[in-house]
Amino acid sequence: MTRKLAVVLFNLGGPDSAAAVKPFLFNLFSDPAIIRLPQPLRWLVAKLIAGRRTKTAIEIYNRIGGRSPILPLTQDQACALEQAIEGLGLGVTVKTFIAMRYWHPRAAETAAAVAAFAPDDIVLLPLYPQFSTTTTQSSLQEWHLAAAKAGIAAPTRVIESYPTDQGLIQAQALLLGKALDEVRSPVRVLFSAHGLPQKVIDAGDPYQRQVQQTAEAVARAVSRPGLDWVVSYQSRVGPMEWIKPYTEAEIRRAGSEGIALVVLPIAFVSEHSETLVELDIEYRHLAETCGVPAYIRVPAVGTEPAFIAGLARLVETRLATPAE
Ligand SMILES: C=CC1=C(C)c2cc3[nH]c(cc4nc(cc5[nH]c(cc1n2)c(C)c5CCC(=O)O)C(CCC(=O)O)=C4C)c(C)c3C=C
Ligand SMILES: [Fe+2]
Ligand SMILES: [Fe+2]
Repeated sequence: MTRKLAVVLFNLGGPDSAAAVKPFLFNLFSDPAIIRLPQPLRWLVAKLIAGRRTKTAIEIYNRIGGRSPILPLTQDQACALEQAIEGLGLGVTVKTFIAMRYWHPRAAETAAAVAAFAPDDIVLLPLYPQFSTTTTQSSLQEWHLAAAKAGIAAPTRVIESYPTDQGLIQAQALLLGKALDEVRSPVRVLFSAHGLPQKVIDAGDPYQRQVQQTAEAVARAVSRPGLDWVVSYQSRVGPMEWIKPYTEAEIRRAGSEGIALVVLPIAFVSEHSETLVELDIEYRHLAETCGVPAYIRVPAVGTEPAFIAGLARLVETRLATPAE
């Protein structure tokens, strides 16, 4: 009998209806990795912030058909990865699974499905190339609890981060190159990543450093001498100070300098509200109003063959090393 391999992909998840927005937000803001307060204070604060944010968030999702596309797009990635791993001829039966952190399928549902598959080996693969305590660590912690509850005892290997993975970099550089070919005027590349509160970075989170590493690798791989590029941070929520520069500020700066922008989502591997609404509608509108001569958005890597092949190689390499 061939060995059975389960590869579990992790992402944030997103609401699949208007009714799902509030509970999705509640799940997000009651995560101790996001709101670092003891219970029952965290529960109370989560109720309050989720309640306040629901109207805005419903409006955001209404602009893209009332729901997040993150699950169907992650399912496409899971299918493509399964085929890519099969193509490596590892002599295993592979099945990919998805566990979302804040909306379905949640870790508990996925752990039950993985237990039913009865794998001999498990590889955990967060769809966050850059490690953050707020994303990767939060998802992995939830998984380990859910897996224990589901009675999963198979050897489990974790791919914690892959900010300079060759496949990721190749895919992002390919898409960036295509976008750069479309612009004539002086241009700057904005590598836009989801932001984090500054205090999360000050507490030692490696996310910002790893985002910088990805940006440097893509800028090198696209091989345009003298390329003007900068990393900026989007999606700030709440009144706290977040890591800078903010993407809005960089758009205003480009407007005042008369420089076109090519915007590449450097920390998202699929499309969702942060790319389709924030980058494509809100920031595009800002760019138009502040005189940016051209605004081109590079798609997220999605199922780009180089990206998926890179993920398959990461799984293969990790399988060849001992489980924790
Ligand atoms: C690199 C990825 C992400 C990090 C880091 C991250 C941190 C983070 N996010 C919030 C609050 C919200 N995020 C929301 C949506 C959202 N966030 C990410 C990724 C990261 N978040 C994704 C992929 C999405 C999109 C979900 C989808 O549409 O499918 C939202 C909801 C939308 C909105 O109301 O704007 C909130 C809220 C915090 C507070 C945080 C770090 C502390
Ligand atoms: Fe977020
Ligand atoms: Fe946002």
